[in-house]
Amino acid sequence: MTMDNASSPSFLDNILASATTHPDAGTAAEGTNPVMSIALRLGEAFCRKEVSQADIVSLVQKLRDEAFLARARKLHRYVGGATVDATKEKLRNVARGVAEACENGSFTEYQDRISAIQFAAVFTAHPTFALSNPVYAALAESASQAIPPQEAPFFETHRRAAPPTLEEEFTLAAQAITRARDAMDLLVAALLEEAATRWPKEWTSLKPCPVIATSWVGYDTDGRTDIGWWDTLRLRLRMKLFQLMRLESQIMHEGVLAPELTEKLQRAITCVKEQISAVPTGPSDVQAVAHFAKLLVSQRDAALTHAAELDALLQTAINTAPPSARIPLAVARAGFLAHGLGLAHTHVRLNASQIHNFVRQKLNLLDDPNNPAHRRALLNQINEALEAVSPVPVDFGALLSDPSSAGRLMMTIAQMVKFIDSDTPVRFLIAETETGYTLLSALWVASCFGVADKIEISPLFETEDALMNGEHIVEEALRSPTWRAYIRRIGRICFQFGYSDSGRYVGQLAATYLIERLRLRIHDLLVRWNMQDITVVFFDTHGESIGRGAHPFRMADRLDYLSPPHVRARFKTTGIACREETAFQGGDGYLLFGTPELAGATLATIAENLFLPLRQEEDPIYDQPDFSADFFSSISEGMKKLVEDPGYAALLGAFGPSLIDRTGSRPPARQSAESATRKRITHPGQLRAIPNNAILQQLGWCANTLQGLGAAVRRHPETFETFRTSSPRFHRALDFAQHGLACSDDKVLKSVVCLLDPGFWLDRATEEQTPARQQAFLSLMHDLEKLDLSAELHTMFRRIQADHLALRDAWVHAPRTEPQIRLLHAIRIMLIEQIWLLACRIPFFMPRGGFNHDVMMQHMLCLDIPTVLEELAHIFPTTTSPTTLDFHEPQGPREEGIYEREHRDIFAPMQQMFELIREISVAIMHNIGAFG
Ligand SMILES: C=C(OP(=O)(O)O)C(=O)O
Repeated sequence: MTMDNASSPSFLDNILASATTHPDAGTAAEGTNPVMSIALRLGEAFCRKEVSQADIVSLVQKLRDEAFLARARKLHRYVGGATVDATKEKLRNVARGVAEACENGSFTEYQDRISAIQFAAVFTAHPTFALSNPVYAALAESASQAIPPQEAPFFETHRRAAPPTLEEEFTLAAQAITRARDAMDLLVAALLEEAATRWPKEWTSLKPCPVIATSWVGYDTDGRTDIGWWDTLRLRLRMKLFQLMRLESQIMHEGVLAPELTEKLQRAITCVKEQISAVPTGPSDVQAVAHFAKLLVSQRDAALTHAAELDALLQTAINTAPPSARIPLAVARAGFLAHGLGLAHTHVRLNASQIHNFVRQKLNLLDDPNNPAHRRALLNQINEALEAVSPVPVDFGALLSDPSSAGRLMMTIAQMVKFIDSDTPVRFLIAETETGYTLLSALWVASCFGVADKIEISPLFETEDALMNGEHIVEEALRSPTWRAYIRRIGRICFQFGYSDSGRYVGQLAATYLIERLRLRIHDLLVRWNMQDITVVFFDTHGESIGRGAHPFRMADRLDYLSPPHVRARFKTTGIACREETAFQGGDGYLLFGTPELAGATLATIAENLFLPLRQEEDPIYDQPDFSADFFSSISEGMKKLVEDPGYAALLGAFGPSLIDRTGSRPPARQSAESATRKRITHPGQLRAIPNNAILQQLGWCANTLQGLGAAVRRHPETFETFRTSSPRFHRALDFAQHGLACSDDKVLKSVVCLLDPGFWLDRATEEQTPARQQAFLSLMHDLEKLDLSAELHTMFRRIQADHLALRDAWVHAPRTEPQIRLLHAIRIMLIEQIWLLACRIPFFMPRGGFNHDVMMQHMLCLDIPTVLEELAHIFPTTTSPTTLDFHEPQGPREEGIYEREHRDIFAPMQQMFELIREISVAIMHNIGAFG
């Protein structure tokens, strides 16, 4: 770490030096935890006024800006450098490679190779919008330079002023998707240019679409109730508008005269704009809904519902265009047809339980699908229902009257298909799928509303049960002739894997193994059912624990991690076509498309992965399946035990949630009646994965990447070492642990556990000479006794520490925490201490509502400072402005700002320290490279 402390007081210099030069000095057992020791020394200096709050602020900003620069450099390297020329060169190589691989220069073979969708970049609005938009932009700009800058642009804060709304998320997603589409156009242009030189007569018929963009922003309703059908339709219409306008501007840009085409396009654009402005703002204004319906119905043809309607006109435009405009026009057509009437394809999502509720109510199937004893009977019943189902008409009246989420979502899709885009299939993702019954039920609901052949029903395998038994779930569905007929009709079978939940319950490394195993089992199942002619779609949402974009070091490794060469080779051998999809989640994920340069570099890496010959990776790990099974199940056992450990929930639920800002419009917990009334977390399942992971990162321990690894390594120390160096697949998985270790520090975690331990404060009281401070320490001890987390936290910590010890024993050169991360944690621990000490200075007050001293201290200990300060502002007001009215008596004294001292000396510094605590969180995020 380079740290110029010229402007800092010398005391600070010493402390910083101790953090950076002796990162591992002292051991927790000796009672000299170096993190706590830095925090305490800083705290003492602060109390003696040797270090001011302003010093701490500038130190944090400095560490934050250094982390920002390091993150920019990392992003730059992640995509393999980011210059437009290099990207174009890579794409030209890819196109040449594809052409050269065609036997006897066959045009048909070239056409076949580039005309199927092989990859989708899925843009989701997962709440990882941790930075303010200008900071994200600056980060992307810095990473896009040929040589990333040495100096960070200055921002007072890197935090957002407020969490983004769905609307803002949509705007950010649309911008990222537009850059992604531009990059896809570069790939298509390279493919067409190559074809034009080799097949000058035939090339104009080509419509390459190897890579597409997909979005679920505004359509993902799993565990959230705040997105109404009107929002979904409004945003879907806007995606249509962007797509039409994109084509229009591409045609205009070439200056081509195609009056019929442009007239059709402009008419459609006018209609869609009118439709967007008529979208109701909710269900209550029925007149507005009826008016919207009228526009959709009456403008159906003029607004276009089939992208292919423009194909012939586009072909004429290409044929008659001047030579320089032909390739750009052909590129525009390819992008337009590949995406249909939307800037991106559409993924909707809801939860399995929502489908079950709908079917239970409509078909009177009362048994619990999660109970295996009822499964067979339910499967028989749903199969019978599938044979008998006939579609009912859907109108907005039906949509208005349906109380169920599944019914409303399926009807919303029916309206999209009728009035927005009739051809592009909509992916229907079902979270927490654990039985084939869920898939058959979804098919029944879709058939009921007449959209079965327009949607691609996809289970999301994310629970432990689903990861272990996924193939049984698939087979339960495949046994149904109706399901098989449906799959054959649409020609695809789709699966989603969600690391988000799988990783945090079974451990990230175990999840990657289970997911790969499931991919292979699905392959075998399709062969067994003689379905080799069906395309398999594998979509990974990628909510890994240290960033939500799979591999932490390189985009190229991310793609191999997503789809291991071994699995690809197996599919290739049997000739089963496979489409990969990968998510770019929210703010952090969009960074890979943050500038044209980054988008181009990202896409070039994807193109190379798709088209360059599959490397025949010799990977010994596959020769020892028993090792893998045992190794990864040890990890999973370790992680499962931790998840059930009450100390783990205590850790996640103490002050962790207060360390992070809300980073998206999606609520931090799945919405349900129970979650609305719950106070503190009693099980990790009560949080969603992103805040769960973000809290762990901020507490200095990436538990769901690391837990259980020690036990697994201890069982196989030699094999571990052999595969670590000889197996590319194993190495790629261990890269996660490598990164997790570089961002985790048992001493930081131990310090957190100490802070919440009454004994720690008692010890300090015992050593303290100043009566006031001694009193404060004692009262913190009493308040922490009431919080009652300490015993469980210590037990949990021992579990983590023991596993970690085993890991260090066997993996001698395992990375250690970066000193700057440790320093940031230490500063934050010191700030927490200062806030708590300030809390002890708050004068006695009469309870207000349910808010009394005890309640205040419980909030303080959980660092819920905004709530406390809001209450205190009422209890200790400063704003009583003296009145000048005449009260018809001699004037008495007017009290002005009686609580000014409390505000100046306690509340204001407390507020500033709290803001600083969250700024430190951003600095830690920059070091990790991600939120959650
Ligand atoms: C499925 C995922 O996310 P979530 O369920 O949190 O939306 C994931 O990120 O893999």
